[in-house]
Amino acid sequence: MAKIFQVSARAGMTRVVEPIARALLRAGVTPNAVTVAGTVGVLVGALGFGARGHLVAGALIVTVFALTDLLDGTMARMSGGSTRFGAFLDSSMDRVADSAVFGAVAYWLATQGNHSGVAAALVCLAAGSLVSYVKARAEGLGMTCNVGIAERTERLLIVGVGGILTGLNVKPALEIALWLLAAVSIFTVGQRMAHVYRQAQQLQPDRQA
Ligand SMILES: CCCCCCCC/C=C\CCCCCCCC(=O)OC[C@H](COP(=O)(O)O[C@@H]1[C@H](O)[C@H](OP(=O)(O)O)[C@@H](O)[C@H](O)[C@H]1O)OC(=O)CCCCCCC/C=C\CCCCCCCC
Ligand SMILES: Nc1ccn([C@@H]2O[C@H](COP(=O)(O)O)[C@@H](O)[C@H]2O)c(=O)n1
Ligand SMILES: [Mg+2]
Ligand SMILES: [Mg+2]
Repeated sequence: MAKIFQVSARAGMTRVVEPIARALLRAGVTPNAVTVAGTVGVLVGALGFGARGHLVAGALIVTVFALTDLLDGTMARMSGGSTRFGAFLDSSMDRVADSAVFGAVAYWLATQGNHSGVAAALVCLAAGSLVSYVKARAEGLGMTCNVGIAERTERLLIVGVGGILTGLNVKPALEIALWLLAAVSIFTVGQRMAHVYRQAQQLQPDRQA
């Protein structure tokens, strides 16, 4: 279900992204520059706006710059192929951006004295990082791990909707969204662990787990 959403959302975005990618390449902009600039934009949105309580502005700025994550890969493919460093940079910058988003949310909730919300944001930060780490480690060991109900896009959407609703005065929305996200992120870690376990068993069936 999550995969179907991602694939169809991505297909829809492609028509918008490709002309922008072509124009940027013509202007001499590199995919790696877009990767870094997108991350800086997310940092500004999250830390400069979200952490100070400008939740709607923060979420909108983060959304615009998070979407540039679709642009860098498209540019790389258009300009003759992806690079190993580009793939490494893209994934590493995703972690920086996600940390800023959940760090900003935790900081703002702390300023509001919402300790339950802070705890939820920290669980989301840790579990979200673990979701990505498990995949990176599996891929490093030659396996695949493209599974799970709460991949990055879903995680950002959930915190974004919560942030915007709270910014629009639906006060408990962000805290509820964060606890929901904490649960689905932990579940996703389990899904990925199980997926890797099954692959490892198939690759080395005679070895002890
Ligand atoms: C107080 C401040 C609050 C701030 C809240 C933040 C708000 C953010 C709100 C919404 C943001 C939604 C935008 C989401 C854009 C995400 C783009 C994205 O991630 O694209 C990349 C994704 C996957 O590409 P990769 O395979 O290159 O990425 C991998 C991924 O990161 C893996 O992560 P993992 O799942 O493992 O954790 C890493 O492991 C791997 O390293 C990495 O390479 O691309 C896609 O396939 C999905 C494309 C979907 C496009 C999303 C379209 C969304 C549509 C509309 C967004 C606008 C919504 C507006 C409403 C906002 C409501 C809040
Ligand atoms: N600076 C970059 C960024 C990305 N890539 C390649 O694109 C893949 C990700 O594609 P997205 O559309 O999701 O951004 C990534 O794995 C790399 O192969 C790149 O080469 N340089
Ligand atoms: Mg990208
Ligand atoms: Mg990225």
